Amino acid sequence: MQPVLSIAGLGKTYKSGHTALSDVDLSINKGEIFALLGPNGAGKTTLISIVCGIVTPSRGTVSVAGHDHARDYRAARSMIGLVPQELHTDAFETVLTTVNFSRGLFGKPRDPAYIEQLLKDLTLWDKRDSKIMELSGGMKRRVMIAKALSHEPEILFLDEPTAGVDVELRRDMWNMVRGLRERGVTIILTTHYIEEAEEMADRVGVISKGRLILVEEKNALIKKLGRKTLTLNLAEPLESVPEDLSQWKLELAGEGHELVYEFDSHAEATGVPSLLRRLSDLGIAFKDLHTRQSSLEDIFVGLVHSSADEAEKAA
Ligand SMILES: Nc1ncnc2c1ncn2[C@@H]1O[C@H](COP(=O)(O)OP(=O)(O)OP(=O)(O)O)[C@@H](O)[C@H]1O
Repeated sequence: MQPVLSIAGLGKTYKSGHTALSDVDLSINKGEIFALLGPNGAGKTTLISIVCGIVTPSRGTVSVAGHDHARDYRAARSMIGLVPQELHTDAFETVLTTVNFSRGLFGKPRDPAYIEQLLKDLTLWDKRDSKIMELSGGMKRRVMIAKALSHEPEILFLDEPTAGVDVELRRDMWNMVRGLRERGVTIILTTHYIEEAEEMADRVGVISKGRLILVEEKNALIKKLGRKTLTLNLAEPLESVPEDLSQWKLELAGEGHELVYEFDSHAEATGVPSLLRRLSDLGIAFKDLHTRQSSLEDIFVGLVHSSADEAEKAA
């Protein structure tokens, strides 16, 4: 299948001399939800801004459904909708005028039925004649989404879509994103909320210091890098992990009251049964035990840290 978005060798060095993006290669398939994760300043907005034509790249190419971004900019851009991080729109205009105007900017003929449905889907129809400045922050955000979708784009970029929004709007956004995907729209979102990526994304990309350090199917990533921990609540606290237990990767926590064993849940032998037997032989009793699968968040934090360490070593 031909990717709907292809990015090759993309780089950006700002006039200040700061390199915000280096050697980014990325292919996005039609109809997928792709989550771009990264800490503050990693380069997520720069990447999105280049694809949306707001920032000029210093190096590399972008192609949208076969349209080269540089040579065939209008065609490429008309296939993209962007919901930016910051809310900026004409405060004095009404919702309906603003959204119709956005559609017109892309040279699309008026389509009142489409716009009506769009505003209804975003619970904005009742507010269609309100001025933007009269709306709440959450409603303004919905208007930004309506504007981004007004010209029926094939790819929708959502830059931090749920930063600072309430639970209800976040849930509505997630439903809307799923609905769009069902209609074949490709969604690329950046987020600080790993939970959001975990809930929504088909694939995840991790960006750190301007480099795309990983792109992977979300489920495969959790499976591959996911570790499990077994925590035993000890009947009596230990001062240190006994020598006799050195063959297991163990740590003490909770001031010696918890013995924590980290293991690979996909390994043939997890080491759990033998550890429990050994503890019993040594007379180390426990009151309770529980296991925990590492989340996308643990994986993400680990990845970003190790990439930062490597960058420091290379420097
Ligand atoms: N116009 C600019 N001129 C100079 N440096 C810039 C400019 N815009 C962004 N940067 C720098 O480039 C780096 C990447 O910024 P970017 O906004 O792309 O990161 P981000 O991953 O989107 O961060 P956040 O999650 O905080 O939005 C940062 O160090 C930022 O300070």
